[in-house]
Amino acid sequence: MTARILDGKAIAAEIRGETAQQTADWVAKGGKQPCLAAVLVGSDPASEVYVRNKQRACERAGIDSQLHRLDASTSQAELIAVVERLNNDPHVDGILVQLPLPAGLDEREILDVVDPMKDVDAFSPENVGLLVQGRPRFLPCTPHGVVQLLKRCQIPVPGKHVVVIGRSDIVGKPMALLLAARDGTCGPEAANATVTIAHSQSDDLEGIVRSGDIIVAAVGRPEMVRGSWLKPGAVVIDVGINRVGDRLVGDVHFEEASAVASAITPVPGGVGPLTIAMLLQNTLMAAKLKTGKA
Ligand SMILES: Nc1nc(=O)c2c([nH]1)NC[C@@H]1CN(c3ccc(C(=O)N[C@@H](CCC(=O)O)C(=O)O)cc3)C=[N+]21
Repeated sequence: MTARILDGKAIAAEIRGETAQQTADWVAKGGKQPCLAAVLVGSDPASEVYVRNKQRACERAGIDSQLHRLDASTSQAELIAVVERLNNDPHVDGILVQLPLPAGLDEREILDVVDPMKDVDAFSPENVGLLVQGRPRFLPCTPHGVVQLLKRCQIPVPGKHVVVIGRSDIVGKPMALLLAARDGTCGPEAANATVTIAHSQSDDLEGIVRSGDIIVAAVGRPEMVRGSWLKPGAVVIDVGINRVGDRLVGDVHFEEASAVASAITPVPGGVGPLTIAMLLQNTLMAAKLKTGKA
């Protein structure tokens, strides 16, 4: 078998097109042009790439974007002051503090300062709480991108066993919630999956992965999931982006996995572009929420 490649890049372009249309409609009706403010502290090369991609995607969708670059030596208090200024700026609808922050800065404390109504990453305690309760304000970008990918590729999810590998606040935890949700949590359709959260401390990780109909790998270890770990015909969603030398690889060994799986996302060109597409959706939503017209 050779797996079908799930073209995240093409689906992201389709979603960005929809967002561009919705933004144009909103502005035509007298709505405020949405604006995303990104804060980049220091100059991590990967972060530079992602932030640049986000700015370009905003531009193309008719969303205004700002980049606030701060020196790597910025203090906690200075960074908090920048976020507070953006919280209070009526032109700014969405705020994104690019992670990871340089060593010495307390990420949690910074994210806690972001106004929950502008928190387009959905990292604030209020937005995480609303998601857990099944009444989300903003859906977290990467997990929502994965749900959209499965939906638009017509991969059946209800009743399936999904193994999420990784338990991060950004991907693993919210991914599991969205996939297990009944109707309403991420649109009218229920995901209704049976979800296992596996991680580095799981006994028999390989055996657990082999029991999955759908695998979502989000561990951050290059090519950790081998082809031999997969149930034949499994669907593989690779959230990992790892730089190995000058190559970009996922958390899944692509060559091996594509010989066993029925469908697989590539890296690059898989989940990454979807993360950005969903960020633009959230930014438009933030602009609408402000006027109570979402
Ligand atoms: N506050 C915050 N929110 C985030 O959503 C966030 C973050 N911080 N920090 C880093 C991670 C990572 N992330 C990606 C975004 C786009 C691609 C992307 O566009 N990837 C392309 C190109 C990758 C490349 O060429 O390097 C692809 O996979 O095809 C990847 C990864 C967002 N993140």
